[in-house]
Amino acid sequence: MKAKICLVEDDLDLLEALTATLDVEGIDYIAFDSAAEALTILERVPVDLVVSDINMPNMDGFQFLAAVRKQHPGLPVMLMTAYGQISQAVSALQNGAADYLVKPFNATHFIEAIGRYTNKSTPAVVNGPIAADAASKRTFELAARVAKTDSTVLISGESGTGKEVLARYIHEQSPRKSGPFVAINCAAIPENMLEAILFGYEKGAFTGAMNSMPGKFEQAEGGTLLLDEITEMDLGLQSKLLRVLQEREVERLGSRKTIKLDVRVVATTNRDLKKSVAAGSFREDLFYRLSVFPVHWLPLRERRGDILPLAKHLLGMHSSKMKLNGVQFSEAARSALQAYNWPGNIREMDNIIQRALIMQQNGLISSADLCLDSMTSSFVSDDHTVAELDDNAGYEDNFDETRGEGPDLGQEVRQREYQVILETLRNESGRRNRVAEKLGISPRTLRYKIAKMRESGIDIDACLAAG
Ligand SMILES: Nc1ncnc2c1ncn2[C@@H]1O[C@H](COP(=O)(O)OP(=O)(O)OP(=O)(O)O)[C@@H](O)[C@H]1O
Repeated sequence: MKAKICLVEDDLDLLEALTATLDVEGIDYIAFDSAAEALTILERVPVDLVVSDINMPNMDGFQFLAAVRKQHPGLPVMLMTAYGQISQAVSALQNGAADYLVKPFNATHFIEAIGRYTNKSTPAVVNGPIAADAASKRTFELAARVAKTDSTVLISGESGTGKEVLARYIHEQSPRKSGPFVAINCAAIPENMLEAILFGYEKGAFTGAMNSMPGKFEQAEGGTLLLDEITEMDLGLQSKLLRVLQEREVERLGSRKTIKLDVRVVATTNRDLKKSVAAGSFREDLFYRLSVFPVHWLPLRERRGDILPLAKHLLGMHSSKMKLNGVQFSEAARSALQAYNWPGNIREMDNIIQRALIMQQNGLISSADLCLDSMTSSFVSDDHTVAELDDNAGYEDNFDETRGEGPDLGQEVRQREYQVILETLRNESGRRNRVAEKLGISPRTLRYKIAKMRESGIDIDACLAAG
């Protein structure tokens, strides 16, 4: 199946350049200069990936992202942000974007980024996954061996340990590597849509089915289907899945035609599936069917030899994406990374490093920039509560004091501003009225700025606690 991209960019010159690049590469696409129009067409035209600008009039990239996530759960969205607006990139990921691209980017970079979501043979982690600890090396060796067979694999492990990375690795190492790798996150799709998305449907099969649509099983024909977070599937759908796995054929909703399948299934779970079976929330027969070959990913804290190599890898990846080349960890930052317990595993490390890149000065990430000490919201100032900070909806629309400071501010100025606010908060033990007074701004401006910092991924309470 040919990949189709939905491209949204209001800068017509850039839109033309991007479509020309896609034409040269022979990648199928639909292109729009407005998000609202794209949203309407997406109702009728299935695509594999949405690539959209953020700063657009009327419906901006974030609003578009929210609408796509609601109407097309599971469809990856990549947002394009302008150079100097790194915090937007971080917000994009926090709001559920699959990825981001910092402008300006060249054609190769663009095609590579798209390829991660559409090109069936592109690995998820550039230059291969990191495995420095002996335990991880063993896991990857095991995965490489099982990849050569056609057996179903069940990958278990805490959230963020790299289960999807391992699943892709299995696909890449398998004889199916030139076929598609299709992933579906069962937890991210509303229960009533999961069956249709997995098995496909015919036009009119249910209200809103305006066209026939192949399911994920069909899309993965000849390749690998990753059923991410399999425990989130209800018992009824579990029986249907079991039947598909046993018969190796599928019927679209609203059709009696059976479609033969040649698909290898990899499932992941962050729960103890045996416990789910014992509790009656997971079918025992499906458990045995899936766990023909179980692989368990250790949490990061139990394979500490991976911590620094992963941190270096993620720093390299994000600094080059953010166009902040040459940024390094200080010695103290390295020690802090190594000593930390990583409850959120590699996904947490990924977020922490992106945030540290916003916080760092002069190309050196200090241990304070990592904000590692406390991830709980224990810090509440004496004159304002954390809840009050969250209550910032609408500020942007009716608040003139900061107008014009947002998107055009250079990245360095923004970083410096964040740092000054944090430093003053620390010095004043979080008393926001005093901080506002010291900085010569109104308490309301301070609240707005703090809300912006939180939106861009800075955990203020953790940073202050780490102070
Ligand atoms: N060995 C690795 N090398 C490089 N990057 C990795 C590795 N393992 C994980 N990552 C990165 O860490 C992040 C989390 O990985 P992944 O999505 O595979 O975890 P997961 O266990 O499937 O998470 P969840 O349970 O939350 O879905 C991703 O950004 C991934 O690219």
